[in-house]
Amino acid sequence: MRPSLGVVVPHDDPRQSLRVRRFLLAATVYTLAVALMGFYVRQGLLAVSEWHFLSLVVLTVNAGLYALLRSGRNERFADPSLTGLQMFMVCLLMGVTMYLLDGGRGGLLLLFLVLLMFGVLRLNARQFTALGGFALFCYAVALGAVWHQRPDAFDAQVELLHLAALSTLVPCGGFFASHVSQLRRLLRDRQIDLQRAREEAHDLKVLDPLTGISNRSAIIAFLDQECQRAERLGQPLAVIFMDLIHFKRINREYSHAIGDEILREVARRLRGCVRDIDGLGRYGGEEFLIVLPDATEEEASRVAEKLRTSVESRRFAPLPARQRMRCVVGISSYQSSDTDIWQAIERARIDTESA
Ligand SMILES: Nc1nc2c(ncn2[C@@H]2O[C@H](COP(=O)(O)OP(=O)(O)OP(=O)(O)O)[C@@H](O)[C@H]2O)c(=O)[nH]1
Repeated sequence: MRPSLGVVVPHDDPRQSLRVRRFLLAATVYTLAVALMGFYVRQGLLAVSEWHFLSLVVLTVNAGLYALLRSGRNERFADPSLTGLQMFMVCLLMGVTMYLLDGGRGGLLLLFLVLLMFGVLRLNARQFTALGGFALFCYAVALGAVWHQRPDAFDAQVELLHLAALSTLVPCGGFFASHVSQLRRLLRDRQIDLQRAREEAHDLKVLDPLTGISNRSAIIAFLDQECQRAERLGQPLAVIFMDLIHFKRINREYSHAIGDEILREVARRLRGCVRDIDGLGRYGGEEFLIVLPDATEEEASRVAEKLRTSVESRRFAPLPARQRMRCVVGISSYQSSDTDIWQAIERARIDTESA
């Protein structure tokens, strides 16, 4: 059986998955570095026992980082991607390796730059500069130690050139890190804007702009979905139709703007009378449709009475105290013999005419 990558990389959390993938990429560079050190051994620039020691340290560090990532303990760190920690370990390891080598440090330095590039992608300019400073420090300490303890393994001219080159590259890396972190911020802001725009587009599609409750197509879609559920689970489903009476007169006598205000207040009051699982929508101009899942006709008549009272018994602020709103409510329940949802709506509407 072929081993699946899913065992190595988690798939249940996309962020953890990305972190582990990034870690595996860095681990590959580490493996290449260890292989390259084998070449140094062949060239007589590194002792076999030192190579074994370095390989063991690399393996232990990477196993520890992988265990942190896979156990989820990395989430407890301020930077759960562990980039800073990984780069810190790289600097230390590089310092030790440079110290142990008897020459040819320039080759490993190139590989080290590849690992620094991970920092460019993940760190901001300040963090990268701190890291670069630490790398320079480790490198300089290693060179100083070689110069002091094994002067025969130290070519001052070449080593100083390498140190100067690394010192020049660190600020350049800091510049790129700053640029990349700005791009990351920009991308994150764009993502937030996009998400907001998506939510607004969704609201525009399903909400009535005046009252903020479901619009006609959304409440019908809700009814359709609830009919199917009721059918499947053998549960009752009730529909209430509400029509405000003489609304045309309200508009005419008090203005269209006040009519709008009344519609908004009616929607607010109706919302306060129904459960979270119920559907409430504006069916037409001054008509509302309420869908009550898992409710019998008897329960629906109690709710309908509550809805009617909420509209008729309290005055509406923009209207004079003597002017009360009136409404009619009709009830129906979904029957399995109904060929479509419109039959239930129609029965509730006809019921308003007999009210
Ligand atoms: N202010 C306002 N009025 C609206 C809106 N939508 C529809 N209307 C008005 O609602 C009124 C509905 O008229 P009708 O269907 O005759 O209803 P009614 O006057 O209540 O008559 P009955 O229902 O028969 O009592 C019309 O005057 C529409 O202009 C709206 O969004 N805002």
